[in-house]
Amino acid sequence: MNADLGSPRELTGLQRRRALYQPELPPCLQGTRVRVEFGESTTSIDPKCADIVAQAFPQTFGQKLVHFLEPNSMASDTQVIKEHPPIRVGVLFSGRQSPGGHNVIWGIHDAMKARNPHNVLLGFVGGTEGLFAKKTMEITNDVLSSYKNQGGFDLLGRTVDQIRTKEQVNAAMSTCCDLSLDGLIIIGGVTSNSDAAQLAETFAKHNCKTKVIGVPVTLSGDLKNQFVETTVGFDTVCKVNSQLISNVCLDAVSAGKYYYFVRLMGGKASHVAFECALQSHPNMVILGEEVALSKLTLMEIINKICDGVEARAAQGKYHGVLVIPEGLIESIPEMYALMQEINNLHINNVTEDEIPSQLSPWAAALFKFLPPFIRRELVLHQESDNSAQLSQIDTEQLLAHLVEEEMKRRTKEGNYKGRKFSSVCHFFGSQARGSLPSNFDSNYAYVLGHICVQIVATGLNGYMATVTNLKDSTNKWRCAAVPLTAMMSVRRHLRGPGAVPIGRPVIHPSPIDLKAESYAVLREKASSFLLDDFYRTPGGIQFEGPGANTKPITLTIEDQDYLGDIEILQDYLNKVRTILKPGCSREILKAAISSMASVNDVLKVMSAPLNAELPLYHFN
Ligand SMILES: O=P(O)(O)OC[C@H]1O[C@](O)(CO)[C@@H](O)[C@@H]1O
Repeated sequence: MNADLGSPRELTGLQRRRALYQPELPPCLQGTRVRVEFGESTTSIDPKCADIVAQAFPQTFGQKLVHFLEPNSMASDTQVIKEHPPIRVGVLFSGRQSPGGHNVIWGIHDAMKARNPHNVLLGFVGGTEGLFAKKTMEITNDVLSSYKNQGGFDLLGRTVDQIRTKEQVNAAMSTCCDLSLDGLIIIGGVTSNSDAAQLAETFAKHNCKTKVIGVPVTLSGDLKNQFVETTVGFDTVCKVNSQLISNVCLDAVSAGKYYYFVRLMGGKASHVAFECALQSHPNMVILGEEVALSKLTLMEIINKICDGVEARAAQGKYHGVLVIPEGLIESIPEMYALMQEINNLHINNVTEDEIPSQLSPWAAALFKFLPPFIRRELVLHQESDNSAQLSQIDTEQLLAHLVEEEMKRRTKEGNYKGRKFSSVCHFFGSQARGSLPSNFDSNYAYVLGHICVQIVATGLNGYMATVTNLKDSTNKWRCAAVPLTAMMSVRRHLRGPGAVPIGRPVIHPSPIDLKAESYAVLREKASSFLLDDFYRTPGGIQFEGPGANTKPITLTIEDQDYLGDIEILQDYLNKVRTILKPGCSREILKAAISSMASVNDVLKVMSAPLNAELPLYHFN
């Protein structure tokens, strides 16, 4: 465990200024009293799994939805919280580092102290291991001062994201009993919140008084469903990565000699890659969900990329930017099957060294075909949810390597006559995870922290703190508590009526909706992205000024601003291309010069935050 955890940090000027930023609260959380409204009883997110979830969670299944409202709201079946006896709460980071995590703890702290200054908030040092070993530090305003609105999880740190085995659950329960905790708040993604649900069930069964609460915090943005609009950290991570991608795009077009292959985080779902593509317009983006749906093989993907390289070469372009999610490799059918075999061997305790010799003949043949660096990475030990360590598999390098081979083959066979293909690879992973959180993530996390305290105070067990209506300003946000079991389901074996549910109920990551309008926009623009170098520069995160309060674009994609933005840029490119054709007439040149007056405006659009007010354009 890192000895520096929780130490005061020396802050830079920007960090100090950020530490002064006071997140906004919706009206229902601004006072010390909150009205609690109980809604409908819940079932499973997948009604066909309701019985299985109910069986697995007899104590916590079917609980009601709960909304937190201003005390003066008129609502039926309500209970006003009037008294605030002192409470003790424990909190831990269980999921991966995600910008905004510290603000959840800050929100919990402020809400607890506002209710009763004698309330005690304990942080578990070192995540789950700190929980099992009862290693705590008291969270005070002093401790928090250099962590407010700051990136990282280093106030408390984290270890393995798992509270699942009998020993782990028992250790967690004895810690909560020994510390006499009223609430245990677990900050994390799908895996951590699934474990939180199990813990809540076990605590209820053993009459442990501690209420277990989950908070949706994961940069991957895949904990998304009818109750959860987005997760803390996703907005920041997409903004930081989009800036990095757009920098790389401008570098590529400036030198005109490299293809950049960029891999982004996001294992089971490609939300980060999708969002960043919408924000930065790279030449190509390949999402795991579309590959899985169309069952594209590795070589089909390589051929598609090579066709793109050829089409660009035909226009004299020898540079480009390709974006992929880290989960792409697992979406390719034959790679998935190979990785499943490797996973099963791990589960049967076969060592990394022995795995290659234990593969079935077809898997061994595929394994042998892959370059040695990928072979080494594929057999690495598994994640806590028994999946492959996707962040360690250099899929972008695999693609770049195979594209280079294919381009050489096409050249040799005389099908490609352009210049030699050259690539540069990047994995943008932890660079974004440790970023200063955007205002959106700072506010969202802080509000969720406040909601957690309302949940504990209401005595709810096995709930997740949620906020909806995030598209709107903070004063219109709706605060709620949703039973974790309502988000759980069981994966099915086969499609159609014969489908057999398998495995235990968990909260599953939700994939990109390939029927959504945002995806249609991306695909509609694909050929323009590929050929027109239609790059977009969102710039760094804005903390103050007009761009500071932009929301995650996936939440506002229906908003015409973004679609209009794309149209304006395309229109601009077309005009410039038409006007400035070599050998054009004097009149056309004059028209071009006058239309250049608007170029600055266009450049402003290209670097404007997505929801900033855009000027109108007129081309002569
Ligand atoms: O830094 P680590 O431990 O390799 O974690 C990486 C994983 O965490 C995530 O960032 C979030 O779950 C994944 O996208 C990634 O595979």
